[in-house]
Amino acid sequence: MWALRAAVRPGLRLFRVGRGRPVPRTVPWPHYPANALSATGRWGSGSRDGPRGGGRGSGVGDEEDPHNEEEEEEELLCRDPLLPAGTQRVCLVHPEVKGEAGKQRLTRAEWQVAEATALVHTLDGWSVVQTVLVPTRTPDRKFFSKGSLEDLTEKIRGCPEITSVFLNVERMAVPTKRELEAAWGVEVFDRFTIVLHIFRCNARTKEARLQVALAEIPLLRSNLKNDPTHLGQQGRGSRYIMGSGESFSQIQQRLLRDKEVKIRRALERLRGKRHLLRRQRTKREFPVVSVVGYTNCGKTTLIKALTGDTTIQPRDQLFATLDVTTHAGSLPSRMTVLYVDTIGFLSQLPHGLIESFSATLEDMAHSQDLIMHVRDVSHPDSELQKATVLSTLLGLRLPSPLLDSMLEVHNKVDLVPGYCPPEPNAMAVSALLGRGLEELKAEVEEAILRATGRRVLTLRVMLAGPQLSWLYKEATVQQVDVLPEAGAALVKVTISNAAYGKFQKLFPE
Ligand SMILES: Nc1nc2c(ncn2[C@@H]2O[C@H](COP(=O)(O)OP(=O)(O)OP(=O)(O)O)[C@@H](O)[C@H]2O)c(=O)[nH]1
Ligand SMILES: [Mg+2]
Repeated sequence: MWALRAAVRPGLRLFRVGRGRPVPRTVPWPHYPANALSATGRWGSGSRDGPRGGGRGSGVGDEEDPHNEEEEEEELLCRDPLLPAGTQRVCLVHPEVKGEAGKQRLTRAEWQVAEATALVHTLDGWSVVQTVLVPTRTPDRKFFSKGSLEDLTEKIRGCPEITSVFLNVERMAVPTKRELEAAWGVEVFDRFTIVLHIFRCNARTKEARLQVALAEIPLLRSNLKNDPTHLGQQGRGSRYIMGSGESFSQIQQRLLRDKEVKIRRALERLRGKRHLLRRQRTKREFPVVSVVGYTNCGKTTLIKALTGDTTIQPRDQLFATLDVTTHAGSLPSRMTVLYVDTIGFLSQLPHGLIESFSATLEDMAHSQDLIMHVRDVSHPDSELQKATVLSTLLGLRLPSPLLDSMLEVHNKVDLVPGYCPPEPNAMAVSALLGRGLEELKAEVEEAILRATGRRVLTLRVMLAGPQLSWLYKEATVQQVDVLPEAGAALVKVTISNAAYGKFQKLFPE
């Protein structure tokens, strides 16, 4: 119920302002310093990849040197901050789509405000000191009417406590941002910037960090188009740099392309290593279950409960997990299963961000045997969350048997007394309190057996022969009951159809 807590946080003021004709919205906006490419001093003209692409240049097809690779990856991850450091007291401005307010206890807009508030509180030292809902008809194109803007400006200017504004829209055009910042006298951020910053903070592995860097490229690109510095330079006539035949903007664009190529290449390298691990894993034939769901629904907590892995530390935070990790657990038949913890989904998450992570999701998806969709059923917008997750999964072009066999898990039932899943096949659990886990494990086992063509059999084998050691090697032995007087044993195994066929051929008796 984090969202509700956030929505009714003490000290939070909720306003609705203005009515009238909204102002048109322009092109997408990135919040980057205009000179982001050269400001780092790492890959501007002074770096190995100077304006003419000397040194490794675009680097495609270069011979690989592990030290250079490491160095290059670190360089790619060296960027300017997205948001100001230190404490921020934020005014949250939410354009509220008209007609959405229903008879529910809290409206859709209020839950969206709660989610946005939770995003802000994820940031160290950031708090929401004021919330303003602004009615709008078409949130995708226009934000405010003239009257709303005037009201807002008065409110924000009249509250010196406010140090920045979070406009809860997916993306904001650069000119709009500039206009609003000039009017309000503080920095203005959109959802993309905030989410991207959280991603940056929470990505731990190099792969996840590079994926975030890749997601930032379109922002840098559109920022260049709107960069007054280079427009100004062109205006002053310094169009070409040092007789290179390229304008400042062309050089910046080329450096950006080089950077993108390098990030993609670095990601390919890391993926190559992952594929190798996967092949090793496949050899041992551990079934894989990918655990997916909306952010904060309890994926990590559930995996911890299913595996007993004490190193896992779930956090009450959006996007706590950004790195795909794998954890081994045991099913009722003692079959070992690998649970894959994945990044959570969020509605209105900008496409670039999803795309940069989708390779990992897709990759994991194609190597798995079962998808477990975890839902937070205590969340009032649980249905919208489910729709967001399903539409993202559909976009990943997964094999249809995988989608058809998806297991739906309804989590946090401890927060909904008397909960009974409306979907007949859904499993109700409380990952936190450990409720419903044995039933869930049994269901996972059945689904895995179906999906992987395995079966659980009890075979009678002679102790003197090689059957038992063969079974230990080729199948999962769950239980051995020795029959001393017969010199035999009853062996309960989980075995693939192919292995069972071999067993019958090798030991026809
Ligand atoms: N009451 C209750 N809280 C739960 C339950 N499962 C998880 N939580 C809490 O929900 C919060 C988020 O849990 P996580 O396991 O980190 O959620 P997640 O889906 O992995 O989140 P992201 O990695 O950020 O996408 C934590 O504070 C958990 O303690 C549950 O069954 N009941
Ligand atoms: Mg998690």
